[in-house]
Amino acid sequence: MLASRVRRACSLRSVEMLHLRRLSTVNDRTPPSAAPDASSPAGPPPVRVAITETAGRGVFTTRSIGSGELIHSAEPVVCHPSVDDLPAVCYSCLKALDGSEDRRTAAGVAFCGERCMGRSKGSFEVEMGIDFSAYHDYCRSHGLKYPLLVKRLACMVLAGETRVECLDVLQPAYLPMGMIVQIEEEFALLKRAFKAAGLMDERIACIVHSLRRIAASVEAETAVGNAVYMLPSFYNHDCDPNTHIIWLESAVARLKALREIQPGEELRICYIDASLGRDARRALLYQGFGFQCNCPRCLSGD
Ligand SMILES: C[S@@+](CC[C@H](N)C(=O)[O-])C[C@H]1O[C@@H](n2cnc3c(N)ncnc32)[C@H](O)[C@@H]1O
Repeated sequence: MLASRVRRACSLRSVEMLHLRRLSTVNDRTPPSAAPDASSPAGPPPVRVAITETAGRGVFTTRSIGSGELIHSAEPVVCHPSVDDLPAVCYSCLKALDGSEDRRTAAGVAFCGERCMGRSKGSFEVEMGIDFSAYHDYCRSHGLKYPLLVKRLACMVLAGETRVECLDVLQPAYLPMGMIVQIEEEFALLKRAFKAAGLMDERIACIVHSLRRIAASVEAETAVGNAVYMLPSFYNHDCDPNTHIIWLESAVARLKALREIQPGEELRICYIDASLGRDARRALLYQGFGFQCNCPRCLSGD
């Protein structure tokens, strides 16, 4: 019972961790780590993070943006395929593997090519040295995905690919007690897997503790995988958003303008289904994310 409660809460808590859907209408085959594609804006994104009047930090434009414009894209800090999608998805970039690419397989998972295999080599080797089968089973049976991200990030830290503090800036101000209890249960399982591999030391305890912050959110629906991003995590919600976030074939997120946006305007995305009625939207945002939406649409009673 607790698991499902937490899972629901997690599923809507934040955009820090985003659930990646494949958009079948778009066909972008550019690998995420390749040079920017023609549609990627060059240079730094035309945005800044600043304090809003009502919703903590937010993302603001630094220039006018045209309707439909790609504002910026974002590589995930960490991503992981859904357990059920292994090995139909690249283990590194989450690109769906349809057989036409330069696929590489190893230890029951697949990579879309040499490049992806090479860039996750270190963390993959750490991961393959540990038996995570009980952990995967637990995640599968409970429909959980964020623990997989925690596992991946822990392996990246152990491999020296990233630092344990890399997500500190995303620390949520508040985690409900039910969620904390659930997180402890799952982390006990994760710690056991590391311990069985002879890796349970102070460092692992510290990593696992520190990675609680990403347990604050995940969408637990059928998807190719999940990811945590840095800049997109600062986008606030609006029930009538001016920006949306899309994924094409990999874990690279693209933030696009839904209309003309003036310089200095706050960019907001919609965390939920904006077509829902006001009461349903507000209930979802409160139960899932823990905030009372104060966007203009809600305040107008629409
Ligand atoms: C993904 S974070 C966005 C960045 C966040 N404002 C910060 O300072 O880190 C989501 C959190 O921002 C706040 N927030 C976002 N949209 C909001 C809204 N429409 N009304 C009130 N609070 C909002 C809530 O506290 C929510 O949990």
